[in-house]
Amino acid sequence: ESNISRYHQEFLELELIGSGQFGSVYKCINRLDGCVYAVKKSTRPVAGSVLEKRALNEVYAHAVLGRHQHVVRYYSAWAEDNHMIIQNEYCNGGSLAEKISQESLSISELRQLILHVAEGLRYIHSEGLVHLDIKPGNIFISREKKAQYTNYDSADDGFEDADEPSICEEEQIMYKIGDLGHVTSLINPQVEEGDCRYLPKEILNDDYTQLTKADVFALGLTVLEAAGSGPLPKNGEQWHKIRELQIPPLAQTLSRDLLELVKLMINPDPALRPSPLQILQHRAVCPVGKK
Ligand SMILES: Cn1cc(CCO)c2c3c(c(-c4ccccc4Cl)cc21)C(=O)NC3=O
Repeated sequence: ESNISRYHQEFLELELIGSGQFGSVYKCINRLDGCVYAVKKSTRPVAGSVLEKRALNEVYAHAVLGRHQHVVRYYSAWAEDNHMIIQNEYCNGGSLAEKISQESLSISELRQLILHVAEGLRYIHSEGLVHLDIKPGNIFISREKKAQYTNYDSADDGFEDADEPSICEEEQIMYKIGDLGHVTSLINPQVEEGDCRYLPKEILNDDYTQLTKADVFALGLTVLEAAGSGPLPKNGEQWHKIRELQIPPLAQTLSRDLLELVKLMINPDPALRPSPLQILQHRAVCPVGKK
C-alpha cells in the first residue's frame, strides 16, 4: 500500500477543531476541489469490537442519510495506517454547545433550532433510523449566505434603464444534526446509549419500543439548555426531577406555547411526546398566520 497517506495527499490540514476520546477533528481544504471539510481521524477500532461496529454504523448511517439540509453531509470514509477517517460537510458556525456556552438562544433562534432539528429527525426517522445522541455538542451551525435578488420595476423609480436586479446578501443560520455514531435501525435496534444527560428514563430501563421518542426527548432537553437552563445533570436527584417535569429556571423566559411544547417533548411517557411532524405543526413553532 502507498506509504504517503491519502489524507495528506488529498487534504491540507488547516486547524484542529475538536478532540476527545472519539478522536480528532480537523478543518481541512481538499486540494482537488478547494472546498473546506471537517475530517475526523480516529484510531482504527479492533476488528469485531463494539467500537468497530459503531464506526461502521456511522458510515452506514451517513450513506443511507444522503442529502438533507438539517443533517451534516457525508462525503467519504476510509482506513489508513491504523486510522479510520471520515470526511464530512464543514459547518462554519461551531457547535450549538459552543454557542450556548457563550449565550443562550433568543426566542426566534430557539424556534429555528426546534424547526431545523425536528425536520432533520423527521427525515432520519423516515429512513427507519434513530439518532440516539441528540445534544448541543452534536448539533452544528452553518451560517450560509443566501444571495437574494430583488428586482424592482424601473417604472416605479423613473430610471430609464431596464430592470437592474439588486443583490442583497442575507445570512441564513442553519442547524444541522451531526455525529451519527449512535444511529441504529428502528426495526432491530442495537442501542448504544447516548449521553446520559439527554437520555429518557425508558431507555435506561431497556424499553426500546418507542426509540423515535427518545430523539424527541433529547431535543427537548437540548432546547432547555439552549434557553439557558445551565448544564444538565448526569445523574442523581436533579436528573430525576427533570424527568418528572420539574423544569430548571431558565435564562430565557419562554413563551407559554414554547414552554408547553418543551414539556410535551420531555414528558415521562414517550407516547405523550409529539412526533417530529407534530412538533413542526405545533403553534409555538409553525410560522405565524398559519390557518
Ligand atoms: C468538533 N467539531 C467541530 C466541528 C465544526 C463545527 O463548526 C465539527 C464538525 C463535524 C464533527 C464530526 C462529528 C462526528 C463525526 C465526524 C465529524 Cl467530522 C465534529 C466537529 C462535522 O461532521 N461537521 C462539522 O462541521
